[in-house]
Amino acid sequence: MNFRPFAFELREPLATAAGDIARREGFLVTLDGDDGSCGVGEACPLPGWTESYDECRDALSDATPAELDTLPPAARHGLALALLDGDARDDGVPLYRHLGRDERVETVPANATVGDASTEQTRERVTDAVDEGYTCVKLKAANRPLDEDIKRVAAAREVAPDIGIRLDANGSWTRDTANRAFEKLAAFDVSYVEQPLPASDLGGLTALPDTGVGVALDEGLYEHGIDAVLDSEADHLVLKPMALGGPDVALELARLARGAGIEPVVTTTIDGPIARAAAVHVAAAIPAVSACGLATGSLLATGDIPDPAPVGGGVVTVPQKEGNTPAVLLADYA
Ligand SMILES: O=C(O)CCC(=O)c1ccccc1C(=O)O
Ligand SMILES: [Mg+2]
Repeated sequence: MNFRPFAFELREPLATAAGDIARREGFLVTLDGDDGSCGVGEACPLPGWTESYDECRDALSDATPAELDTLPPAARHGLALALLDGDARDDGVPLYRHLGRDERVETVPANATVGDASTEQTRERVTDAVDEGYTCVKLKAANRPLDEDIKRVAAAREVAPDIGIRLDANGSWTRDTANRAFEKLAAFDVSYVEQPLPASDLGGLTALPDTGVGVALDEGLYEHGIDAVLDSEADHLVLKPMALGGPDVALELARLARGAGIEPVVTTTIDGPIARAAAVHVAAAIPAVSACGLATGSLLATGDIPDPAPVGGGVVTVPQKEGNTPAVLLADYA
């Protein structure tokens, strides 16, 4: 196994209630099998969600495939993806077929990642998203006073009467603020709020008013594990393959969630093109998956790297070549 570093700047930092994300750096993991098989993976740690960059590098330094399950999440993602990519190439099928989907899937639906912005900018960004064909947008919330967030949502609904609107509070509302938010958001037909309460406060979800606004869990999964999430009030579960330790882990959790009546939503941690492509394969392996947070490629300044899973008309094109992504990408990776 070999690995080498890469880094991409975000075109514009993604502001969240838990801090800004301005740069993504990680490691490209390559395997060269003795029998000529090969595979490529990406480890893109995001402290707060995964191990640190240094921990990831140290873990990859002495990792072998036999120790896969002892690795921290981003490192495990890198090696697991390289192994899966190699296997799928050996089988001559795209990764999502190798992951078990038994029919061709051309596209998966995506939400536009609108982020946190002023009311005016939110209005413009949501207008653009609708023009680009998105039928679902995700706004970051809880980075401002609730009244401002409500105005932003009202502006989004005004310019986009028919689309799905999701919010992500990244665990930053108190129970009281979340209560008031759920009362007010109902008027704008918000589909769900992602992580309205701190990750630790799973119990608080039962106390939220039933106003028709749904609840998605994201950070809570890492704090409490899948069994507690399956027993919780959540109706959606956000799955980030990088933070969960690999595409295989994310798909397994998606199947468990579906089985328990909780809709899986696959997103990235603003990963590089190879890991984002893998997340698209995970989403494609889930029948009739709902809109996923996979339109994150354009947030990164990736220069001349061709996009392996382009977005258009509100959907992501699923790569159909053998394995995860075409080999041509690798040479370009920073
Ligand atoms: O889901 C999306 O649209 C984009 C992904 C996203 O919001 C995100 C990106 C990096 C780290 C955390 C998160 C999050 O969902 O909280
Ligand atoms: Mg989230």
